[in-house]
Amino acid sequence: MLRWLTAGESHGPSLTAILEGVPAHVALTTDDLVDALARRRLGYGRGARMKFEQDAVTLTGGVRHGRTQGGPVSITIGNTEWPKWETVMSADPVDAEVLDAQARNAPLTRPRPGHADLAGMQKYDFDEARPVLERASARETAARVALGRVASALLEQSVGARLVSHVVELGGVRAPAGVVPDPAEPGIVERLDADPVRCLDPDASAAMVARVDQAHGEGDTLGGVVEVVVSGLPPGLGSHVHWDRRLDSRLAGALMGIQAIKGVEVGDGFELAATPGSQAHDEIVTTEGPEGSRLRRATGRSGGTEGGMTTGEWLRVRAAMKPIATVPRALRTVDVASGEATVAHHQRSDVCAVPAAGIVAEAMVALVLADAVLEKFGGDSVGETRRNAESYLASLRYR
Ligand SMILES: Cc1cc2nc3c(=O)[nH]c(=O)nc-3n(C[C@H](O)[C@H](O)[C@H](O)COP(=O)(O)O)c2cc1C
Ligand SMILES: C=C(O[C@@H]1CC(C(=O)O)=C[C@@H](OP(=O)(O)O)[C@H]1O)C(=O)O
Repeated sequence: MLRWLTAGESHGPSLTAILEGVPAHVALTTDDLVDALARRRLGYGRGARMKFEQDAVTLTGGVRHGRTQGGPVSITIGNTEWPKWETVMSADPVDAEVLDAQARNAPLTRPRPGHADLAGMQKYDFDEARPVLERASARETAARVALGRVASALLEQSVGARLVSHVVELGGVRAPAGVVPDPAEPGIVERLDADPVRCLDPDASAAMVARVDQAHGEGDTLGGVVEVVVSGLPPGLGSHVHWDRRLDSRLAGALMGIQAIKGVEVGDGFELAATPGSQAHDEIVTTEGPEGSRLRRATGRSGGTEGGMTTGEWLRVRAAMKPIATVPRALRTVDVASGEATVAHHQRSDVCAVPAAGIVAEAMVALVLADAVLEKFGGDSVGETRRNAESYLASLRYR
């Protein structure tokens, strides 16, 4: 079983991430984490902060000489902007006069609609939004992406699974239906990452970029939809026997746990609801190939799960992100200090973070799948996990 936790604030000294339950001998280096974190900073429409702030990654536990050791993997992601925030975000008490002299410490009493500000202030009894937004901020997703990179290494080295994500919709501009990247295609990740909005279709990508420019010009923000595709999974991860063991349920929970994600679809999801059964399901056929005859699916509408279990076909899940809450053309709110009607606080913000959300979604899917792989195959070393998976596949009654 895998367990994971993150800690740290948006403008704190660092984020901390821990992944417990990783078998020994998973090959992993600091560079792998650096590369994964760099991918999360990509994407047309992100704000100034992505340019000047750096993720300073350190592997602080669980890995020695490029291999996991079986203990919890711990990672810190230092924030290079910390010196500017040292006083405002100090863990220890600071004199009131020193704090008052800091413009950054001005109380945020005009909560933003769409962000955690007001509900968080009410729930945790704060008179301003700083203590809420610091943890609600999606800066925390850097920690998840680092953990997801450990999980994707485990997946690839145990069962040979590979993941990729892409943007299928941004600000209402949709990529053509049915254009799905092959996660195992050499260079596919680099090709997608090289696109300004991580979209496979060049025309849709250009229209998405134009949409971001338009929203920027209008002082507005955008959301969109990302899709994660996984190849190489064995059939039978997850289970039909109980609601909380269904893989769909675990994937949906993990994706909905990303800031600003408001909907999840497995496969063709909501579209299947409007499709007759004769055209909605993936028919079972026998195919002949180099490995002999195999039971395969003629289509991939289900997204690679049935009955809460993987079918062995590509897994395909989507997550819908609402528009960024900090709208430059600020929305109406109430100043909680005065009770007066006003507009929400705004300093800077992303116009759109959908491409980055795709990288975070990949990480969350990797963590859920790595957990499901360990649940099914166990193993204290990744070699043991791999042998157990191979033995299961070799002994499948129907293959
Ligand atoms: C990668 C990423 C970047 C984000 N950047 C911003 C941002 O710059 N400004 C903002 O107001 N919200 C941003 N958000 C969204 C907020 O974190 C989100 O609105 C907030 O958590 C409330 O969403 P919820 O209602 O789903 O919890 C971002 C989300 C993600 C996933
Ligand atoms: C720092 C990151 O994203 C931040 C997520 C975020 C939010 O409200 O979620 C708001 C912005 O920060 P700020 O309000 O300080 O400009 C983003 O830059 C990051 O992804 O590393």
